Amino acid sequence: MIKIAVCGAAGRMGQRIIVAAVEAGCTISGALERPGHPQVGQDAGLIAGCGQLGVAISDDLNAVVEGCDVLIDFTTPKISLKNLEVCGLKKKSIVIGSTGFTPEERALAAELAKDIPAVLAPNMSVGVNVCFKMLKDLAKTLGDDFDVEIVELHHNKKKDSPSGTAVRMGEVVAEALGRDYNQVANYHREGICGERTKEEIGMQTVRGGDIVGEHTVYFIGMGERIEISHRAMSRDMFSRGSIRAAKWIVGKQPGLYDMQDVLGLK
Ligand SMILES: NC(=O)c1ccc[n+]([C@@H]2O[C@H](COP(=O)([O-])OP(=O)(O)OC[C@H]3O[C@@H](n4cnc5c(N)ncnc54)[C@H](O)[C@@H]3O)[C@@H](O)[C@H]2O)c1
Ligand SMILES: O=C(O)C1=N[C@H](C(=O)O)CCC1
Repeated sequence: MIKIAVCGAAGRMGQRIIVAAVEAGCTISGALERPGHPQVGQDAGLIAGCGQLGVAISDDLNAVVEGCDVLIDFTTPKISLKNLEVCGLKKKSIVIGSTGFTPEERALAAELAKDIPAVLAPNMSVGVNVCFKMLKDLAKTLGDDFDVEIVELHHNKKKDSPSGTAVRMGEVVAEALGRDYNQVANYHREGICGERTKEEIGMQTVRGGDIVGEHTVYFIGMGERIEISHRAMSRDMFSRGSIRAAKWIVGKQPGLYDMQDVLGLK
């Protein structure tokens, strides 16, 4: 059985990943938190609510990576890049669910993953990854006659905007339509901003309460509209997806993979 370590172990996702790993019969070899976090030293299973595991939450990145086969990391891009570097040095696999990467940070992640197998995916749910595939087909079929707008809703503690999933949805649609996402994504409309251009992909963000995560892509034509929506009811399919990715990535050739690879959707 693979040995899994979890980075961000006391966070919303980290706790659910520990529970999912235990439910899947995996061994939790380590749990990592930021130095100074109040739960460093406490039992990772007790913090996650799945009973004592005998694994104390640590702030020692090197020691935790040393003891695992694969590190699952749901934190922030900067921490994930550091984790990739350390996993690279110790030749360990890594699964990264953090979102909010800039294009430069993504390029750096691809560079750092040249020597180790790594999964980097903004959304680990099966449903969202099937939506990515549907969006590609739909955009290709509808072509340029439909305006594309994306709306995402998340809880009030989310730090990045737009969500990594919304960005990926925009990228998938832009690529299918032969457009450069970075040129056509429109995150701001304010004042007399002019008519909508044909090419732009509008992106709207809602934040509030405890919304786990909702995404809708609108294809809006003259006299008709298609909406592709995904609503997450809990974080558990993200955490189960990360365990599936962890089991899949160990032993793969070095390189940067995504959830489409894990699920065989490419
Ligand atoms: N890919 C997916 O399927 C998916 C699903 C949900 C959330 N996310 C992303 O995962 C990330 C985390 O989300 P969350 O809701 O769990 O956030 P969170 O703030 O609840 O958890 C992040 C945890 O990381 C810890 N942390 C910070 N610095 C650290 C360090 N140096 N070393 C170790 N731990 C450190 C924090 O203390 C915190 O406990 C976000 O980027 C979010 O967008 C991705
Ligand atoms: O809660 C979050 O934060 C989420 N982040 C991911 C994103 O940015 O797409 C996935 C959904 C939940």
